[in-house]
Amino acid sequence: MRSVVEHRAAALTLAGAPRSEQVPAAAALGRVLAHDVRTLVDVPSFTNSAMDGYAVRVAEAAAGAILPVSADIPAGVFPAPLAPGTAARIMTGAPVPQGADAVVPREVTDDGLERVRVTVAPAPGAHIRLAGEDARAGDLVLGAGTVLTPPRLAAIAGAGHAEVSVRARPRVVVVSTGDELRAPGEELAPGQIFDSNSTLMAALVEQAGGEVAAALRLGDDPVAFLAAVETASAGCDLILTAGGVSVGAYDVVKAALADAGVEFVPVAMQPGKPQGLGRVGRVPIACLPGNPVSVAASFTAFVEPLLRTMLGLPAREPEAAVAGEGWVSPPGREQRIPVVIEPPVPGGTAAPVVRPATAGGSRSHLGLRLAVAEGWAIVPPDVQRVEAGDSVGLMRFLP
Ligand SMILES: Nc1nc2c(c(=O)[nH]1)N[C@H]1C(S)=C(S)[C@@H](COP(=O)(O)OP(=O)(O)OC[C@H]3O[C@@H](n4cnc5c(N)ncnc54)[C@H](O)[C@@H]3O)O[C@H]1N2
Ligand code: MOO
Repeated sequence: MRSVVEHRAAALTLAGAPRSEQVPAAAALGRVLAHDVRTLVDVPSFTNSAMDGYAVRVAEAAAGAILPVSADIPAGVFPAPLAPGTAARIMTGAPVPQGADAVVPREVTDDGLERVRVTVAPAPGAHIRLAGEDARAGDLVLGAGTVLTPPRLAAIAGAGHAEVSVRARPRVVVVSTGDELRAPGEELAPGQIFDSNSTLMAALVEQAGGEVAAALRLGDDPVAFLAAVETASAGCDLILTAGGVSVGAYDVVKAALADAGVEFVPVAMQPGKPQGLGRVGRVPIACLPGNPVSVAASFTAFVEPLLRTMLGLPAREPEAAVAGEGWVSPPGREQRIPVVIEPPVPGGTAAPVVRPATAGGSRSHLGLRLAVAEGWAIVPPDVQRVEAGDSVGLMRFLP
């Protein structure tokens, strides 16, 4: 059997170099920067007031000083130099006039319009925000490979960029297989089930930064399967299938692709043992086993790292966790068991404590119960029993 590490490495060899595209910065939430972003201007681009108040010369603004108000400076205008011996009424964000070296907040004045009385003398530089204090024109704001969050998008906008170059999202065709599948909302005949894997795969793809180019629900006819997959995958970056890869008489994915150069191998993982990898034409394909928990586990182990590689991102690594109770693990296979994660207790371990989300281990068909889980505990192949207090790996579900 192939190890999880070996199968992941095989999956990553399918990734081509990341592509990039230009998008409006406002539409780039969650995208990955393809190039460094530098600021086009000093930020702030001019020295300005941090308070509503009066721009003054410190030497002229002792406590009790009364100064004529020589100007009124709202935000958005550029003022004349401050006349000697005067104050200028100034608003937050407005440019500080040349000559002024402090701003006196209106709360420590008499708020006068013609002349103003200073009640507390300002320190030099008080309430003045200097040009370039945040960043200098040409400074690096964000590096290539950064995932764009709201504050980072705002930094790009603040640096003057309307558009940004991001890595293209891998276009993925997701394919559920099985004659027994019906779309949710349809009537079920005896022996039929609702197709949940299509929804699962599409959502996992989007969460990992990909884009669903097409979602197909196909039956167990290998010829029709291959024709539909070839048509839908033209111009795509990845095909993802679920089901039809084990040793059943009607395992359509295997029947259609095993002779076409796709490699079907048992992987030492539970759930998620039967796996396929290869290409249909030029398009990489990952064939996952059909049980819903197996789909989710296989996606995290193999497909998410592949999509991240296509996006030029490193794979996520598991964190250390502690088992809150004991459970059994299959011999010779890395276990990925859905777990709930307990909030840290004061005085407890620094590592998160995890417990199986479902009684009876990671039985791979319990797809609805997977919904209560928050992550995967990862148990190495040589461990057959996890005891309470043991260390385990934890791969959190993405939020
Ligand atoms: N004799 C053996 N039988 C099986 C073995 C084995 O080694 N020897 N391996 C088992 C393991 S482990 C797994 S995992 C499954 C994998 O089977 P397939 O990938 O061929 O998947 P299917 O048979 O098509 O389906 C499995 C299961 O999942 C349900 N399913 C399938 N698609 C969907 C969907 N879109 N939405 C919801 N549920 C779905 C399907 O009805 C089956 O119950 O093979 C074992 N058998
Ligand atoms: O490998 Mo299967 O995915 O155990 O259920």
